Amino acid sequence: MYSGYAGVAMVRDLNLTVHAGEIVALLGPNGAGKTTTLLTTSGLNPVMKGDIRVFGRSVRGRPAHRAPREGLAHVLEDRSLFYQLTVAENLRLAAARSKGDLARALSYFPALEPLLGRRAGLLSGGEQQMLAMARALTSKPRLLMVDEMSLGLAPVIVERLLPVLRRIVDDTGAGVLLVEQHVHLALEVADRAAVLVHGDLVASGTTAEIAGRAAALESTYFGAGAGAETGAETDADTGAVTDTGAVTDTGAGAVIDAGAPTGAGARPDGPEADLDELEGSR
Ligand SMILES: Nc1ncnc2c1ncn2[C@@H]1O[C@H](COP(=O)(O)OP(=O)(O)OP(=O)(O)O)[C@@H](O)[C@H]1O
Repeated sequence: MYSGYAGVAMVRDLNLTVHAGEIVALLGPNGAGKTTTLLTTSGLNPVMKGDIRVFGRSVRGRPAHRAPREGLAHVLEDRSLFYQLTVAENLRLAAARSKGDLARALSYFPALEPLLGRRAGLLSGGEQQMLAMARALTSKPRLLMVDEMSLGLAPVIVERLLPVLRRIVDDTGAGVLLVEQHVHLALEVADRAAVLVHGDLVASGTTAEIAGRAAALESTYFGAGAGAETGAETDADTGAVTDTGAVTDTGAGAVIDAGAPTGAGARPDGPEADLDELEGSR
C-alpha cells in the first residue's frame, strides 16, 4: 500500500503481514512512515494506492470508529487518554463502548489496580502507557497495534512493559504490530521485524536475522539517505496469510514481500543478499 499526506506518499509499496499469535516490530528512523502505516491501518489516514486488509476486509471506506468492532485496537503514540477522568473511568468507558472485559484487561497490569481512583493526568508516563494498553485490551483485539510504547519512558520501564505484550499474544493469540524506537528491546520481544527508511521497506525478516544486522541497520538509521539508496529489501517468508491477523496488503499471500523494487539500487534476491547490501551501505 501507499499512504501519505496531501497527495504525497510517505509510505511506498509497503507489503507487510502480521499473523495471529506473532509480534512484528516495525522499526525505522524518525519520519520513516511507521506511524503513518498504523494510522492508515486503523483508517485514521486514507490509503493512497493499494489496499490494507484487516482480517480479510479492506480498510478502504471503513470509518476508523468501526475498527475495534472488527478486532483491531490501536494504542496511539500520544496514548489519547481522558486525562481528567480516573483510571477506572477511562477503562469503564472503553469497556462500555466495546462491551469488553475490563477485569481481564486489568489482569495484565496489576499495578493499575491501586490507582483506579486516580485521574489519568496524574499518572506517571509508564502508568499512562499501561492504562492505554489496558484500555485497548478491553475490546479483546485480535490485532493490537502499539505506537511507540516507550515514548518518554525510561528503558527499565519499557523492559517491564514489552514482555506483557508477549503474554497477551501467548494468551489470546492476537497479532501485534509494534512500532518501537528501542530496537534491541523490540527485537527481544518480537518474532519478526520490518525496517522502514524514508517510506521504503529496506529490510524484513525474523528477529534473529534482523538482530544479526542490528548494527548495520542502526547505522542506516543515522545515515538514512544511504540506507534508502541501497534499496535493500527482503522476501523473508512466504507462508500463507491466516484469516486472523492480516494487516497489509497488495501481495498474493506472502508474509512479508516487499514487492517490486522502489529504490535506486539493484536488488539481489533473498534476505541474506538484502541485508548484506544494507551492511555494505555503511
Ligand atoms: N499530518 C501530516 N501532514 C503532513 N505530513 C505528515 C503528517 N504526519 C506525518 N507527516 C510526515 O510523514 C512522514 C512520516 O511520518 P511518520 O509520523 O509516519 O513517521 P514515523 O516513522 O512514525 O516517525 P517517528 O519515529 O518520528 O514518530 C514524515 O516525513 C512526517 O513529517
